[in-house]
Amino acid sequence: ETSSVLSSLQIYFEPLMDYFKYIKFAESPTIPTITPQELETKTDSKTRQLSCRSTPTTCKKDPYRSFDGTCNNLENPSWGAAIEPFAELVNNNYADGVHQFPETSENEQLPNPRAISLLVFPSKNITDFKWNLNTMQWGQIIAHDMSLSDRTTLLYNNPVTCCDSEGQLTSDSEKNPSCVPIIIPEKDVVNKADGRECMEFVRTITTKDIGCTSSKSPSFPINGVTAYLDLSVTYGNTKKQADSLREGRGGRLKVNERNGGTWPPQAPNVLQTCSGATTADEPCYVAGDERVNQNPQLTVLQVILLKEHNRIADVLSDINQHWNDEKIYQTARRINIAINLYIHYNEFLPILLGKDNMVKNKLLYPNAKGYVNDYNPNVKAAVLKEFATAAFRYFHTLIRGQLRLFKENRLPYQSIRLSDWMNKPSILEENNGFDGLAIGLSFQPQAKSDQYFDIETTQYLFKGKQTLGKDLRAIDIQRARDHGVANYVDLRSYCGLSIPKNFNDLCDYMSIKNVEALKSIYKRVEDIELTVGGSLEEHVPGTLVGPTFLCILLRQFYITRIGDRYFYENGEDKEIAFTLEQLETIRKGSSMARLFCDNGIHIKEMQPKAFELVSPSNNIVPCDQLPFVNLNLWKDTK
Ligand code: HEM
Ligand SMILES: [Ca+2]
Repeated sequence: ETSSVLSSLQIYFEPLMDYFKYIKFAESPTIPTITPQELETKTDSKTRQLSCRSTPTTCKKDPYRSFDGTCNNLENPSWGAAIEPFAELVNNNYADGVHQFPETSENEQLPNPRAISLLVFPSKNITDFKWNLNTMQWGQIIAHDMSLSDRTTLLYNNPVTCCDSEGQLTSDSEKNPSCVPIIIPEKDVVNKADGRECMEFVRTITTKDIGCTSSKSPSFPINGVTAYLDLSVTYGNTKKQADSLREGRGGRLKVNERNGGTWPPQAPNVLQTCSGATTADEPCYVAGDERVNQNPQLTVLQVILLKEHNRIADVLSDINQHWNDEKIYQTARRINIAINLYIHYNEFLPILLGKDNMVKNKLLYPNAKGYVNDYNPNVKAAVLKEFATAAFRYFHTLIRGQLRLFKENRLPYQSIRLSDWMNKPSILEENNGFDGLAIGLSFQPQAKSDQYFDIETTQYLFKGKQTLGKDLRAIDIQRARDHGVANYVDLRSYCGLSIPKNFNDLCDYMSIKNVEALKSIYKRVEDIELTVGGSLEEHVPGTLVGPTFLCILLRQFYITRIGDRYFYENGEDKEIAFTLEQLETIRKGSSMARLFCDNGIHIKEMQPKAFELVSPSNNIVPCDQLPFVNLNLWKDTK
């Protein structure tokens, strides 16, 4: 009760607070507009030598995306592909290029990440007054589509010892014992702040850590998934994986009909795959991304994307009875990716980045009628370290620790703790959980974007049956160190923002309280880490981030777009392009709301703007009043 009174009070106070912030940023900061040249990559020697898979040196033109992302860029086949190094805006300046334990500019050990987390990222339950939890959740889908630097993904750079006979990356030490990784645990991180022992950090595996590289080779963190927004979370990151997810008939992906719903294939080894599972036969899924089971609301969206593919495939096979499995599958995949890209760039990203900033920087052409031919083959669509370890992880702030499940009439019927349901998707199949969680995504506010992180993520993450778990914020800080990410001041400099010479100079972007806190953590302003400094900035009006993260995010989503030859609005290559009519129906008919409507079990109503809370200007309507993509435009009359 108290919390609902408080959140209604908030509705009145928040706009007022935002107004004051606006005044604060009235004359600063201006983020220089992106220039394509700034992000063009002409040479790429690192990538070529690192690739483990047999990357073709010349590409044949394929109307469909490859699964591992190779040959999207015809000149540089490995650009944006899975199992390639992260890119960076600013080099970390490690003199030897093999620096392992990031230190301060004077070679002192950096402060304990857990202590930093406790001091500047405490928990405070303030909810957003406009955006719902689905905004947070869709963000995680995008994160997983673009980036995976999981320490359990063993990445090798030696083509002799690191690829099996089929050219697949081997992460199986039994198959290839010479590739056992050498994991160096971080030194003792006993939390000095409150005396409790906290998680043991394990460094991200880089090419330097694995037995099969020479000790002189520099350390590159490697991205396990395709950098393109190509629904690799649904289709997988290798051809082999993609094939294993297909039914082999009617262009469909494999599903399991069970407990009144449609689910992804069951994982073969439940107790191993789903660490939260208590029995070997409970639901636990396989999808294109290994993190599919990580939290129940993520799994809901994964199921929706899977069902969307099959929904499209079924219509296509109905209208084109002469098409074979492959043709239906690839066409459905292409449409599904286009619908998603439309939602990412038109519905979702404007919330985070501000529509004006996107338009000004050419990430978005809201009124485009025909094709947008902005593909630039000199831009490498890789994932930036600054994005994957710092800027995009800031949105861990949006996570809420308590989730409610709702009935179709929007009455709550169950409430769960996030940490009780990590890697345990069985809740989807019980008690109408799938619909209950899906409606919950659209009906509950997300946490406000701020420096406060829910205690479920900073104290209880992956706790399982234990009383305490891990601290995601501390992991975020540590992971950026593993990746050798440049410091906060250097990124401000790259971004053309003011360059603080001392702590007091930080006051132009941060509250005095936060500047004081930073002073107590770091000796010099140059020691401030990007993850920490960036998360404490006041937000740029109309966005959910501060100026430094905004600069990084805009650049990332710019290269992800213009470095993607298969981007759905591109019409240069007729073999790849949609027809103008098809493009138009994608633009008119794609929406998050429709994804819920078309792929829920009993969902019959939804608000049109499904990243926004229900309000008088965004009322719940029957699904059949929402625009849809007209799949009849894919009828093949030839
Ligand atoms: C319930 C929600 C979420 C949970 C429990 C969660 C948890 C995690 C965990 C455990 C990691 C791996 C940390 C590591 O070992 O380095 C991670 C990585 C990451 N998360 Fe989240 N996350 C959530 C939502 C989000 C959201 C909403 C976003 C962005 C909008 C996001 C962006 C990222 C990114 C970019 C990474 C790095 C991926 C990589 O390169 O490995 N996450 N998250
Ligand atoms: Ca991808």
